[in-house]
Amino acid sequence: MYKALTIAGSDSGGGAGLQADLKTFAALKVYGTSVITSVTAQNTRGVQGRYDIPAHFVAQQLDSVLGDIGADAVKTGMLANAEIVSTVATKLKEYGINRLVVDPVFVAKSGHFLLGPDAWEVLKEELFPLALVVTPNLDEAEALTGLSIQSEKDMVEAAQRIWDWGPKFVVVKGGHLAGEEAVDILFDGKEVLRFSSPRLLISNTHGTGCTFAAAITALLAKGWGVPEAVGRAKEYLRQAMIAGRPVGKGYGCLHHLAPYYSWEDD
Ligand SMILES: Nc1ncnc2c1ncn2[C@@H]1O[C@H](COP(=O)(O)OP(=O)(O)OP(=O)(O)O)[C@@H](O)[C@H]1O
Ligand SMILES: Cc1ncc(CO)c(N)n1
Repeated sequence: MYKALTIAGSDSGGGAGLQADLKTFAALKVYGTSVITSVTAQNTRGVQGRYDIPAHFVAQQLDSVLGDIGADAVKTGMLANAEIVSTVATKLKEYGINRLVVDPVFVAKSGHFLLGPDAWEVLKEELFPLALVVTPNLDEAEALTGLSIQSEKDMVEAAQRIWDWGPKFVVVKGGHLAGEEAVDILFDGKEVLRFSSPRLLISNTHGTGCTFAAAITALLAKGWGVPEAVGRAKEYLRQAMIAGRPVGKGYGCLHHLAPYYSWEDD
């Protein structure tokens, strides 16, 4: 059985964070484990509060999971603060994790900070060099590089700059760019690959970023290469968005089940 670990925050609303990750792992038939960095009081409309887990207890959870169950791939999401980022980097190095997907979650869709700017440098310096894939959205890519990203050309430039901090692959997600297609750029230090799908005009989009990175992680755990995992994760997300539901009064949720059994066998 393939195993994937998510190191992330809890979304009480069930749409993003570690709940999205575990649902995605299950739908792709990968055994999921979770290390919680922060508990958010959150729903489809926003983040009402948060309670960060002390870094030493994040470390203890990591020892429990990695010292016993292990993981074929690991994903990080909301890491809450600089101390947790640093602790996670130390532990992942200690356990020799090499299929690591870092989703640099800075801000929730509602605008609430999930990782303060004081921690961004630590993320770049300590976690990015360990990553196989880093998956910033446009805002995160802008915050990391200081570039203003208005086009696919700018996305490529941002990907190249982020690659210099040490990850083997960078995916810059273009979900927030205008246009008829949703385009993501993958850069491996040499080649640029472009992944495109028709832009869906729907509002059931809570947790798209988490789900995309979780699907990449699950597919890497199963042995797919990075470009294949990114392409298939995008298709997973497209189907989950189409099947999404208007849960709550804000951004609705994705639907993780039914369609995938036909194309993802054990
Ligand atoms: N309207 C859309 N139609 C189709 N695909 C989309 C749409 N919006 C985003 N995507 C795709 O979803 C994935 C996540 O991209 P996005 O830029 O939304 O990430 P994110 O901003 O991290 O997510 P979140 O908004 O949940 O934080 C990417 O593959 C992107 O291309
Ligand atoms: C806990 C958590 N992680 C990540 C996101 C990003 O969407 C969110 N809204 N909440």
